Amino acid sequence: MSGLPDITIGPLKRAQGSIVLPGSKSISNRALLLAALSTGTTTLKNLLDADDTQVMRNALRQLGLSVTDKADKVCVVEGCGGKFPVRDADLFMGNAGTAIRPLTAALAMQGGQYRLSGVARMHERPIRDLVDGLRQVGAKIEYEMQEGYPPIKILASDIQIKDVVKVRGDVSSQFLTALLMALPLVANEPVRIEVIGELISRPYIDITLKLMARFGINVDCPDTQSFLIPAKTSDAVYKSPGQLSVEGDASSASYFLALGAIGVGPVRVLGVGNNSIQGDVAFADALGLMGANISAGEDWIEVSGVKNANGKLNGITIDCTEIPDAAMTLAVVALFAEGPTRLNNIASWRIKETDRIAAMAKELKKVGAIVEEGADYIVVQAPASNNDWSSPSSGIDTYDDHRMAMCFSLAAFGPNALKINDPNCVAKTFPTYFAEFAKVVS
Ligand SMILES: O=C(O)C1=C[C@@H](OP(=O)(O)O)[C@@H](O)[C@H](O)C1
Ligand SMILES: C=C(OP(=O)(O)O)C(=O)O
Repeated sequence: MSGLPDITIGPLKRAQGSIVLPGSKSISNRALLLAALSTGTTTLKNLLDADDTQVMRNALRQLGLSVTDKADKVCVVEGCGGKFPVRDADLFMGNAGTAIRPLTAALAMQGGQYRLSGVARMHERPIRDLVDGLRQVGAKIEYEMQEGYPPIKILASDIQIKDVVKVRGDVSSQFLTALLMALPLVANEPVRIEVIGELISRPYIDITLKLMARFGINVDCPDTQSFLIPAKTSDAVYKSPGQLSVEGDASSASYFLALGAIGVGPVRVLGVGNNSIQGDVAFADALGLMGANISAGEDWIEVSGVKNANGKLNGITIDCTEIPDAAMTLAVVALFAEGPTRLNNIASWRIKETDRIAAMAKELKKVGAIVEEGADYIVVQAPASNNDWSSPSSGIDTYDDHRMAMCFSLAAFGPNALKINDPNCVAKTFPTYFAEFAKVVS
């Protein structure tokens, strides 16, 4: 992930302009997998071109699928009707949770032999709850190194569908997403997935259900913990919708919306708006609570300045379980707010690209913020005055976490220039981030 030099930004005063967002990572990877599993050809438009979606594309190609990148972010996938042509493969998943978890489940339904591994950090990100769910229907999965973590080996096995499959929902919603997409392939009878405990990151489940519906499978949710998968009526479970346009990425939008709030604005993001299926659009509401002016249309959102009488944003206390990714942006916006900002229910930050609570706390302190962290929360208080801001000569570390790099670009609106180390980690979801950022700031 290294290669690009560290960058120094700012101090910046103004943000103004508009940005066309790259495609949503969450929608892109779900659409690629569902297109691969369906019958027919799917033309995916505005597909995200980034590390996370490249590992998914490469894995599908290794599995024998035809996945063809065309000009203008169009990708054409020839579906395999549910059975991957290749029955034995060793797949590298980088650090893409949206690739390894759903693919593991789809591969466990195949009756072939597969190995899935990733970068070192991926081998510290849990997968046990998903493996436990898959074992309930007879999948044979072994851990190669540490119990509960990739790399994993899937062995050929007979899948025996059960009427209820249980999965924990409080570590990552991606385990439920993975089961939801894979179990229809083998559902000779209806299956109920029962979520044990709290279901975090719930809006991502809604993305999963909406995309499955586009590919012909409708899942009922009679209550918050139950998901009813219909019995399959033929071997061709998923059917290509022909074309599918990927919305702009709402998490990527958060950095630019934040710029509108801290840099006078207006800044407009194009590609997500009132019609979005992504939960992270609620980030704009959080900025509104902090005092920013928000307006939106079907597929755009705009933020300009602050409506508070003192011209400053105000700190807020907010439950972030539904916006785990965009919540990181709030932690840095807090540097420009009066009063503390408390982000609650963010325990999952600790098991993502890095321990994001620890990393965020450490780097915010480097610029002079007062920070308190707990197992599942963070409180950020801005430096009291310009003199209390600091500019660490060693720079802000990014921990190979794209969101750390993107979030901390906003801190260049403080009184000092800011060095960001290893900025190239943005390639995970937004390779052109710093070029787009430069277009709207001065
Ligand atoms: O399903 C998805 O597309 C995602 C779910 C979320 O993860 P968790 O469910 O692990 O919180 C989110 O953080 C991740 O970036 C994408
Ligand atoms: C948590 C994230 O990624 P992943 O899909 O790898 O879980 C993220 O993009 O913030």
